[in-house]
Amino acid sequence: MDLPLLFEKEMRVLLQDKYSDFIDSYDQPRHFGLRVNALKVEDDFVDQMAFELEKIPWCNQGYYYHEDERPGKDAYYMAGCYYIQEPSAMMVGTAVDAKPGDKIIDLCAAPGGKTTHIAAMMEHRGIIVSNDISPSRVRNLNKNIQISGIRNCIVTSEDPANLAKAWPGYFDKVLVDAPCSGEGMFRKDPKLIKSWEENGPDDFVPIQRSILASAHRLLKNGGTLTYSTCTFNMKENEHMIAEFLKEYPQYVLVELENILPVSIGFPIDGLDEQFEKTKRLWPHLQEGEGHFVAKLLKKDVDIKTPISVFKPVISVEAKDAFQGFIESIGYKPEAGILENMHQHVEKVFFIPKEAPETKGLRVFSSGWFLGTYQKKRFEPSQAFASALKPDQVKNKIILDHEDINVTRYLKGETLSIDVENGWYLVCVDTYSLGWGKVVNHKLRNKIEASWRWL
Ligand SMILES: C[S@@+](CC[C@H](N)C(=O)[O-])C[C@H]1O[C@@H](n2cnc3c(N)ncnc32)[C@H](O)[C@@H]1O
Repeated sequence: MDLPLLFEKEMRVLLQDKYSDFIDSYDQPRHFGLRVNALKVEDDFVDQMAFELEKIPWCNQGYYYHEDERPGKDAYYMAGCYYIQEPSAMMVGTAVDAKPGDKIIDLCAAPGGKTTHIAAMMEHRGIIVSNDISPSRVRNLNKNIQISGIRNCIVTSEDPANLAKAWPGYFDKVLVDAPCSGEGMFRKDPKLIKSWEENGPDDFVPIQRSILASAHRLLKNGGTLTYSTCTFNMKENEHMIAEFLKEYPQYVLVELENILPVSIGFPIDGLDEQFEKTKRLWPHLQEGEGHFVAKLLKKDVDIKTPISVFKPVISVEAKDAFQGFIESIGYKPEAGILENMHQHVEKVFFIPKEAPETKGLRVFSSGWFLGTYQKKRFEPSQAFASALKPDQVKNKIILDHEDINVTRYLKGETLSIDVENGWYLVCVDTYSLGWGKVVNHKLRNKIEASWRWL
């Protein structure tokens, strides 16, 4: 692989006698990974997969697969049973260590690898805000959140500084998976070499510094801030964290006991022991690309601004129409759903009770998008279907994974089905795929048009 001479020179200085092992790794094949989604599947799901999987050490739900396999072309992928993710990137979600009920913000989230990992640990409880400054990247982020069947996510496209103004001290956990020079991903995506030559580490340092300052404002006292990059140089990693610790002495690095076995960060003068708590993954030492992660605990008492919670409002007509729909399919909503429904123009959502007020912010989606209320009728959304389990619904059509009708459904075709008229949740085995409406034994395909297979 043709690497920039300046990059090679800097890596030689950084790695010294380990440099030749490092550079030889660029002639080795890269590794491929997928992470099973606990919101949709049970632990034994991997036994159902048609190809071999091998555990990734630093992520309980992570598996390597062989590069000849095509898991992205499988119906289980469309059912959100797993997310395809570079193996090293899974270390970050493990570091965040989300718990049900947490309030979490992922500031640089697109296309959603870490958000979907974190949300799976939250089991639909608490709130996760998933933000990315780029509106075009947020579109794909939202799709990945919906496919994964997540109900408790607010998707925004904002400068983190605006979020910090709106929600100071609100979050238990903040993740900054920072935009970076991407040195760790050259083997996975050689196009990044050209971007590195155009925008190197020095271009990213001020952006990272500014996002970290917002992260500090968003985090509550006693909360944790996780910072990660997919680059090797120390400016964007250890030096960035050392500078942050100097600016905000109320933080300490915390040990990441749940991430083993990986490498540790480089020492920093006067802070050596602390930096043993930061973690690195190297392509010549671990089976994955380059990554860095640091987790910091905020110890002091500072901002105490009360944050208003979101107050959902829905018209009686829209709510009645929704209730009529769920009765027709035999779905009994979990506690709290009917009490926290919200209508925005024709769109109907469930908003988790922990959700903060979002007025004045660029919000792409809030909570669980259930469907639309138009012309006195409720029409269910793809996101509603994705976050349901078949055993929660009476009206369902279960197709075997090998049934040709699965492919036909995913292509948007009409199927012949011998059931009564009405709406049905269409499933592959025990995983929901989307909606269909049966009229005279024909299933009108309601899978989201942009998700269809070509
Ligand atoms: C490393 S990628 C994030 C990957 C993502 N966390 C995942 O796991 O799929 C960095 C992201 O930061 C976004 N970004 C760049 N500048 C930003 C800023 N100032 N604030 C927030 N996000 C930013 C980019 O659009 C990009 O999507």
